[in-house]
Amino acid sequence: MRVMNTPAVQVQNLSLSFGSFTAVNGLSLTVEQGSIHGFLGPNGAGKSTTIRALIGVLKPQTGSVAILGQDPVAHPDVLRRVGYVPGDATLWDNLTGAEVFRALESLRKTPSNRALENELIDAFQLDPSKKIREYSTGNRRKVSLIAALSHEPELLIVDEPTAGLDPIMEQVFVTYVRKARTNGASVLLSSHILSEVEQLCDYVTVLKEGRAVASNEVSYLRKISAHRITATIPAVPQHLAGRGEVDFDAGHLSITCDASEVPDILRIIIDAGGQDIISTAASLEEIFLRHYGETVSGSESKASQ
Ligand SMILES: Nc1ncnc2c1ncn2[C@@H]1O[C@H](COP(=O)(O)OP(=O)(O)OP(=O)(O)O)[C@@H](O)[C@H]1O
Repeated sequence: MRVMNTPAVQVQNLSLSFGSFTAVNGLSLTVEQGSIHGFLGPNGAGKSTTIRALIGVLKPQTGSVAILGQDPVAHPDVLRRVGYVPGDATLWDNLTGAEVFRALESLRKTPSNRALENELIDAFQLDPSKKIREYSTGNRRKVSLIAALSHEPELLIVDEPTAGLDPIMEQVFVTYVRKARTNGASVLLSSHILSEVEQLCDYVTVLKEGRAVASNEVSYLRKISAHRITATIPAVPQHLAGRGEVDFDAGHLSITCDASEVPDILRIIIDAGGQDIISTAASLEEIFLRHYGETVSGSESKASQ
């Protein structure tokens, strides 16, 4: 039964260590019911470790974890209401896709919506009669996604869901996550893909070295989006000298700037004889970390509590 106003995910002061190495260090995170929350961070930041605590595989060493209002270690039954897509799904090689759906359904003890399952199989263009070992990485991912979505979970936890999917299949994923949310599901989505997070998420938390270093509404991303411009050039152009976020080394110039500054800076570089000019949108983590620095501070930021 769903208790209104209970967060879908509530992590409080969570720490998890492996030997002397602390992978998650005092993390707090709240995913409100009905929201899609992006979980970002550089490799090794502790996202998957946190997610493993959410599904009850790791027990918090300090702090607490609750999903749908319950401790997943003390009350593992709550996991029947959760759809989980691991980053590194290991499925049974000798089973077909269709057999994996039935096996997971029986392990979970929650019936799948077969009509939705078939709709997802069609939408993801998966041949369920093939054995897992015959599938490509992307097709194995589709099996995990279909299995997680088709029992209509109240909470969907997805770790790098579209890794290995082509852009069309990525859009299928986006469509069905939106539908799940429209039907009341909450979602925690670990992703490195800016477009995916921008399209789907209401809120984003950035993790670094096991801590939440930034947390804010995704609409805020658009205001602070950053670009990186690189070029080969004999010297730093006079108009750019003295500004922050300019690196120059042996003729290679690198500048991080606001998206609105890109045209002016490109003109300055071209006028100064720059070549091999490349302008790219900074990654989400770079955007957030650039904006917030290493810690969450200032009135605009809202650290997850
Ligand atoms: N079972 C384990 N034993 C020892 N160290 C571990 C274990 N699991 C994770 N770690 C370490 O904890 C840190 C966080 O790993 P985690 O997989 O949570 O990062 P992540 O944010 O999901 O990274 P990525 O984006 O690369 O998937 C890493 O340094 C990793 O090597």
